[in-house]
Amino acid sequence: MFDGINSLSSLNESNGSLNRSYNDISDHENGIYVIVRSRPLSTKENKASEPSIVSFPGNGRILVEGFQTIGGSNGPKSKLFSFNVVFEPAATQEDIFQYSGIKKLIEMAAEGFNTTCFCYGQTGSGKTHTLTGPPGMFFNKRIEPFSADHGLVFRSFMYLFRLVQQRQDLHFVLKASFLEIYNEKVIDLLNPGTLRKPLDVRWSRKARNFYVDNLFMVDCEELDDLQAVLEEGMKNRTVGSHNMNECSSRSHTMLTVYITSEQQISEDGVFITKQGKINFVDLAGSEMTKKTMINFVRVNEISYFSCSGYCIASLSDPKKRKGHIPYRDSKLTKLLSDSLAGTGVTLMIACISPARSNASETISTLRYAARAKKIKTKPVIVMDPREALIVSLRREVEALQNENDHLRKALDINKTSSASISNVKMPPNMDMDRLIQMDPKELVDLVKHYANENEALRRENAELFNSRDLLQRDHEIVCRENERLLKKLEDVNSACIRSPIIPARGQYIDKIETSSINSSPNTQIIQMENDKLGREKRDLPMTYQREIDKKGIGNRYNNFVSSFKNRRKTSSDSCKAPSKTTSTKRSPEMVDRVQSSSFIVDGPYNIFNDGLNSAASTLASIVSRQAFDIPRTSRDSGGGGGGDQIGSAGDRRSAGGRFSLPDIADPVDGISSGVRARRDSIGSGVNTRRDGQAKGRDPFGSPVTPQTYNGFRYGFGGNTRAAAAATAKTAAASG
Ligand SMILES: Nc1ncnc2c1ncn2[C@@H]1O[C@H](COP(=O)(O)OP(=O)(O)OP(=O)(O)O)[C@@H](O)[C@H]1O
Repeated sequence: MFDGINSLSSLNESNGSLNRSYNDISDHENGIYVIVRSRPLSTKENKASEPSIVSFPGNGRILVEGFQTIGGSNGPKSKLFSFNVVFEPAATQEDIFQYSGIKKLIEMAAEGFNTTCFCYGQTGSGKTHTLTGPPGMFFNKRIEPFSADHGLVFRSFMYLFRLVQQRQDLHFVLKASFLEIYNEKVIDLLNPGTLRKPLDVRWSRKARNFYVDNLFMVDCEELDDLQAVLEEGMKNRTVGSHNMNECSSRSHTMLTVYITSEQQISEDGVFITKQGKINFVDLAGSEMTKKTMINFVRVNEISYFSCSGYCIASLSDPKKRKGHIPYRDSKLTKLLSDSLAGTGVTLMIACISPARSNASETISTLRYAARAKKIKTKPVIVMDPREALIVSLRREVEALQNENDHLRKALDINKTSSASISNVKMPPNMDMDRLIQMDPKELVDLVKHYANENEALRRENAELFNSRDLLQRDHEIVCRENERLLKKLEDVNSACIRSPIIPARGQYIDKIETSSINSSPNTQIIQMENDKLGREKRDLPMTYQREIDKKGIGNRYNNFVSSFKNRRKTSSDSCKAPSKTTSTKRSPEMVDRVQSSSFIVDGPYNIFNDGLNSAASTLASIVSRQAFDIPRTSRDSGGGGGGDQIGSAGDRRSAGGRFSLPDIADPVDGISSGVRARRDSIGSGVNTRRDGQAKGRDPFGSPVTPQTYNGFRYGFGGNTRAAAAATAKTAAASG
């Protein structure tokens, strides 16, 4: 029995070299994440004593050895490929689930990303085996719930449900659909009807995406709903038989789980809804026609797939990428367009056969996979545009409030420093007669003393003027920003009032209405900001002015100040604060700052791209921080995104020869640390779920009661709503 943790540590020791090219699947800018799985030699190939031509040097590399053909002519030359992870023939289904990156993909789907896992490879290379399990699994009357044969799809369902359960702060709604594309016709596998009437693929202007019209979607409140969808679809899909695969899928199939999560972001009833999904795509074989002796119709099927191949070729070539990408040439590529080049996250599993007779197909699959690895995507969280706007405005308001806080604190500090003026020793009132009588040396000392005092006061006064001007200017910028944001919030609020979905935020409207009765726009905004912060209203410049007037500094040292100001204007140092008279107007520099800040803030609204929004608000806060000299905080560290369980350090090679991971860290997280327990429990098997009498352990190693698993119902092929609905629909269609 495989122990995940121990095996991984032995993997680490068994190969000393490192491959730094390994990237986390969540590392967005790295595009498609490509792994390779080699199946073992089949019984037929073993009987024919076919040699294996693939070897696994480790570090995520795979070598296809060159050979001479039987006639003595040169066959393909040796080729070395490198991928994110390579799974060797001995890798189990659980290994694929644990180390392929699929777990991260599911987590991202739950966060609101469009994600896709697709299997590519020649016929009989193990695509269906990897995704759903060995052939016939779903035709059996009894399916072992914890069978070691279960493929990625079922294991992902379990993981997803566990995830959904853990996130108590979010409300999840899950739906699923299952379709196949056969001869360029889209068939609903949950509602195929007797005539298998094809459905249309249309463009949604709102979602800016392709979708299948009238596709049957099943609400999946429980795990067995998803299981029923899988079973139903697998039973209805088109299969054929040829000399390379007894049970060959003749179509592309696409099982999609739509994950809608709703989160309350404020106490005044504002909810944010994110819509993620995960597509499991089992592509039809990429085999050569002569080899499989398939008939003319099947040649057509292949030409359709080559369309998506052409798409991948175009996308992976930076020059071609700028031009037209032929998504529209194929229904499959239309439906996968967001995953291949848009806003989604994609995991590609390239399946290969190690047999010599399949060498050229294996090389072509690996070449294709290597090209796919070059495709870059920019995933974004899918959100309602209005909600995205609210979130970004809230972020900005928060940032401005922080800045206001900072400025107020800065003002307090300056107030203290202005208070220190009163401590300055003023020269005593001198008696002129005494001055005449004074010793010249004494007089020199006295003049020196006065000169020093004057110098100190001049410096202090200049500093005071300087900070007052700076604060006035900063305050004005913040007020204007607040004004602009409040206006936007007001717009959003009025949009929300009209929306039947989002409740309007009455508080803001009330505040705006009451304060607008008796105040000018500027003081109204300052008042609102102060109210929000629970602080008293203050006229900052006046405080300083009064302080200065009280001390009479302005009068006594006017000359010094003006000469200081003149020097300041001409000097090239950083003291660029506008003079008192210009501070009510915007200096060119200030206009620049405000304009650049509003450009950054305004930009992303049209895109409603959360990633860009956060980048924009980070930039905006950096711009204003530069203006205000606000210290950098952890909010700005940006990027991040939790690491994949696969991790990023150290090279690992399977001691048992099951897989090689280029640069893999310890996958020991809360979930994967249960690998052994899970493996044992999967292997140990549970009698049956159907009769509700079974006892056993769940795939995470915990004991389960017959009808519950981690709180949700867990049955197989039972009388679920999904199956019932699908069956009813099918009956209706055929009836
Ligand atoms: N990793 C594996 N371990 C054991 N058997 C495997 C493995 N991969 C594939 N097989 C077996 O090889 C046969 C062909 O696999 P599968 O049907 O998954 O191929 P496929 O790529 O989906 O083919 P097609 O494109 O024709 O549908 C099946 O009997 C399957 O059980």
